[in-house]
Amino acid sequence: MTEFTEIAVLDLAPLIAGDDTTKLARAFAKAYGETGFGYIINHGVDPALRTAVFDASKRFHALPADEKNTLALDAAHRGYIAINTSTDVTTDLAEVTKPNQSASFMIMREDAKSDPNVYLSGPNQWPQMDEFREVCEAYVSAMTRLGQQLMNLALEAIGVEDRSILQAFDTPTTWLRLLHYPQMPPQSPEDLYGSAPHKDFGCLTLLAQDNVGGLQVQTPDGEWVDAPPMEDAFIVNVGDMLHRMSNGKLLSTPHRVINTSGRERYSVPFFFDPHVLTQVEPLPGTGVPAFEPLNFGAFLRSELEASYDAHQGEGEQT
Ligand SMILES: O=C(O)CCC(=O)C(=O)O
Ligand SMILES: [Fe+2]
Repeated sequence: MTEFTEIAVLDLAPLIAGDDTTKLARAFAKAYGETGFGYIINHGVDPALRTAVFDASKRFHALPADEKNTLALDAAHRGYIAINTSTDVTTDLAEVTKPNQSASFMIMREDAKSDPNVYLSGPNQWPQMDEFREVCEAYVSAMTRLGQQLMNLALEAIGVEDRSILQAFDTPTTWLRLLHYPQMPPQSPEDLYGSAPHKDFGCLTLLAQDNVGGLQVQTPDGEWVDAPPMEDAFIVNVGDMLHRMSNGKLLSTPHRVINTSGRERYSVPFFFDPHVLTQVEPLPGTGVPAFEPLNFGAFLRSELEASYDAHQGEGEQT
């Protein structure tokens, strides 16, 4: 299998310091125009905060199942997703018949209340655990700031001078997912994935993973390349919405998780997306549009209804 050095490492120091980012933007354009994945270092997020989020995740997943199930995923997509309740049926990348072998706790933007006109708005569900909420909220703020800086860099990378789309990320759609992949039996069937092959559907994914490994990224010729853990780095990938905004210049690349380590695995993806009322379309300056505009909220609704028990049949009511 090809070595991870094929996935670029981007040093964000100039972006975080507010220095000239011309060279960095060029490196970004190359990494995301060729593989759609990269490691970022010197990103400005405190490693202690990241460790605290993993600790919070481990404490949450160690709770009794009954307690976790009282926080089951709600219609606003916040809460606990038990193992065997989500299948990536929308993926056309593999024959996927079995649910992902993972459980997760989903935290989205904290809204004071649900607004019927704003899909997926609402407050989070919080477990009664010391410091859990504080740690997760501090992490979300740090990652939101980083997401905004990376979006600015992405626009520079693809030569978009009009930065007004960044307003769609002032009140972004954010998804902090505390993922737990249980230890898998050694004789597991090949198509029993921790996370089945898929592309991310939003703009940017900023992933922190523990030291177990198991994430793989697909190359254009169909090979699977390991994306192993790198201390303090985040793996950042582009999703389908940024692919569309960039008019195809930035790639949304298939990836999967196979946990054959014989150990349990924890990872924390943070998905950074525009507000649901955003019209997603190729940005001015990216050439003749190769994609139709779409409404991000309507798109999300169709994605979630296809994949999650908690969203089944919602479309019939609204
Ligand atoms: O756990 C990981 O390393 C990746 C998870 C992932 O791809 C996702 O949640 O979209
Ligand atoms: Fe993903």
